[in-house]
Amino acid sequence: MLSPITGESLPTTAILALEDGTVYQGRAYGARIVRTGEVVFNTSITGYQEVFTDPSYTGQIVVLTNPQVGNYGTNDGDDESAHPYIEGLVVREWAEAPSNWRSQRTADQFLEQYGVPVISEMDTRALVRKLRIGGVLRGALSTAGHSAEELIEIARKSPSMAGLELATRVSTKTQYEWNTPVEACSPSEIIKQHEPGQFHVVAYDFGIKRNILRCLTSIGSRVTVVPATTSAEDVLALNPDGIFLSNGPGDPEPLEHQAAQIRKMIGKKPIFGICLGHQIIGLALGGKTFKLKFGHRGINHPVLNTRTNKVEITVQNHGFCVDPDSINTSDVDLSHINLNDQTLEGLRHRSEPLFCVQYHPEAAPGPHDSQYLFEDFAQMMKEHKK
Ligand SMILES: NC(=O)CC[C@H](N)C(=O)O
Repeated sequence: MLSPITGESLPTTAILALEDGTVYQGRAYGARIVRTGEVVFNTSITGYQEVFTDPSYTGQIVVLTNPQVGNYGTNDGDDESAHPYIEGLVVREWAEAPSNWRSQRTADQFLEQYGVPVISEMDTRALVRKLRIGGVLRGALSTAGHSAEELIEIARKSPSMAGLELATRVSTKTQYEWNTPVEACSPSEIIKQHEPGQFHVVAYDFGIKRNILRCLTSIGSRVTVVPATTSAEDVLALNPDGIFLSNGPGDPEPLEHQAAQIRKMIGKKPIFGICLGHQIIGLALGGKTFKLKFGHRGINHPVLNTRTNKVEITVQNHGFCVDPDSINTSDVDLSHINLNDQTLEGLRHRSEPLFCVQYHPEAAPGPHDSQYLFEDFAQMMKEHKK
């Protein structure tokens, strides 16, 4: 990343160049800088601040298909982590004058403050069509006056997402307690208000979203968050009632150490994983992961729960997937299937207290259909405590 340009004569033109040589020109907003990343699209109609601050977007330039972004500003309450993690943002229309009673600063000020460039007035439909047809591509986004030729080169030299380990980069470096009281949380009414602190959950932070911590709190857990490199022995020494594996950025495949730690803990304590956490559990069970053509990112992905035969409308943000053929189904149930492309969305061990989902039951933002999974985790911890 180069230093941002500041001052009065800020460039007004932004360029997005892709590794295949395609170049788009638009209007520059956010920070004046050049950044690279895998160009991915998210189809959510709301929740842009949660997307900006979801650490799972590390290494990615995000295209939002909702035609107007920024219209309700940003506020301190909607952050999913300490700061934005997206490398860059691509929008059709960037609302310069937000209107919302909760807004504390514009989305532009927020991204500018954290060094994130924005390109607006883009034909996002054309770009998304391209990514859907050909698959996601690396890109370079400049709001700092680079030439198209320079940017294509920068995009081509940027790291590929396949094989990239990013979880330990964004993880907390030190263990901490999440003790925001449940009153300050806003989980759905679906999660019952359990007696606070009746469970102790140790949560692996691979890039954890705050709403997961809020949901764990609202099922009555005291949560100890531990770094991504924590050993099984150190986790078990904390004597938790349950172990949680978070979402996070990058390719799951390099996380062999993490998968080995989880393998040692299967059957010892209830385990629940979300997204990257699900992929690590898949690897721990002897499975394999692969990269999807353009991933799943949005808040209306239909998923079949194969145990209840009910369909859930789910929130998703992932580019990799566990290969169902690599899972030994005599031990593990393929509990959830994506109804758009039939990919695997969940696993549940048949005899041990372990389950995980590829999607986001914490739903920040999104529909609350899947929040029952937190309730399931509470029941599992209760039964295992006896
Ligand atoms: N949200 C996540 O945890 C994403 C997991 C992983 N980085 C993927 O893209 O598939």
